[in-house]
Amino acid sequence: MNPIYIDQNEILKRYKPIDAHTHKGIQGHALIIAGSYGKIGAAVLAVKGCLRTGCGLVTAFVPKCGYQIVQIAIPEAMVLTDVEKKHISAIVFDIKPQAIGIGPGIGQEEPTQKALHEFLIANNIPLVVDADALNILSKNRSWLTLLPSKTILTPHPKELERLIGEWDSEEEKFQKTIDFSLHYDVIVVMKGAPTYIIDAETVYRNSTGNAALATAGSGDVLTGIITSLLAQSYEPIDAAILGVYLHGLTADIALPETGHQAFIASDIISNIGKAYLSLENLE
Ligand SMILES: NC(=O)C1=CN([C@@H]2O[C@H](COP(=O)(O)OP(=O)(O)OC[C@H]3O[C@@H](n4cnc5c(N)ncnc54)[C@H](O)[C@@H]3O)[C@@H](O)[C@H]2O)[C@@H](O)CC1
Ligand SMILES: Nc1ncnc2c1ncn2[C@@H]1O[C@H](COP(=O)(O)OP(=O)(O)O)[C@@H](O)[C@H]1O
Ligand SMILES: [Mg+2]
Repeated sequence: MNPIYIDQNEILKRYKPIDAHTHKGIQGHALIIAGSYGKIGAAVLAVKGCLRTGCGLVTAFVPKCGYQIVQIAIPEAMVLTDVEKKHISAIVFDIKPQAIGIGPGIGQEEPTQKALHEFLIANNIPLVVDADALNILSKNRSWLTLLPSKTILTPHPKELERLIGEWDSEEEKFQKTIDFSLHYDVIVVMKGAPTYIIDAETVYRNSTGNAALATAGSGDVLTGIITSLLAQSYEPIDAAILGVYLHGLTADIALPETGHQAFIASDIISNIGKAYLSLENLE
């Protein structure tokens, strides 16, 4: 397998510093489709992660019950709502985002499954698929062929198992994930300690992050970070690699202040700036 180790050198090959003359209109517009009753926090975390990673504009698509929550929690974000109160049932929007992140906290209600199916049939915008959107795809495997080429999937180990089936060894887990990536032409971010990124037969091993990330919502933030980079015109593989690296780096930077236990997903968001700055200082 021989993974490519993602260290500072590999990141600096991929990282694109901000152009002094850029503006929000060309910094990318991301759409985050997330949340359901009781899990609007997942949408808030993904949207904040997306904004902090440098996207020019971010729109949230949430069920109606999320409208005020997102508007108040994140004045910088724009909000579109579903017709349903508590869950997503029809994904309709009149914007043209450069990337879409879908799944955190959406649940698996029948109408949400149908909405995901219809969305996938119509969509050709670069995509990040996480959490319940992955679980819905695991239950409806034929829909996997609807994913645009090089869609980024971000399963944690349980979600990965639902997608590819059980494995008996690490070797088998990697082989099955490689086969899955080849078959559906997707990039798989195998979240864990450490996280691996699989793009067809190429395997990358991330070098940042620690157990402080074992906290609710840290994956939701990662979805926002990767979607943001995708919207900013990074190639999907570079968005996945840089996103995972920055996400882990926030926890390494915060550790001396928070320790492992007190670190929460919002601390990822508040340390994205320092993570970026540490890259700038290396150049
Ligand atoms: N504040 C919020 O609104 C939050 C919403 N969340 C959303 O809640 C929904 C359910 O997500 P969950 O991931 O909790 O539920 P899942 O049922 O998908 O995953 C939980 C199961 O996976 C196992 N698992 C998770 N990480 C693992 C690891 N690293 N190694 C081995 N096993 C592991 C757990 O032991 C458990 O059995 C998702 O849509 C998610 O986005 C969560 O992100 C938590 C925070
Ligand atoms: N012990 C650990 N060491 C390093 N990273 C971890 C550890 N535990 C969790 N993570 C990271 O935290 C994130 C958890 O994602 P996920 O399980 O989807 O969380 P949630 O759904 O609650 O947002 C992943 O990026 C994973 O790699
Ligand atoms: Mg998750």
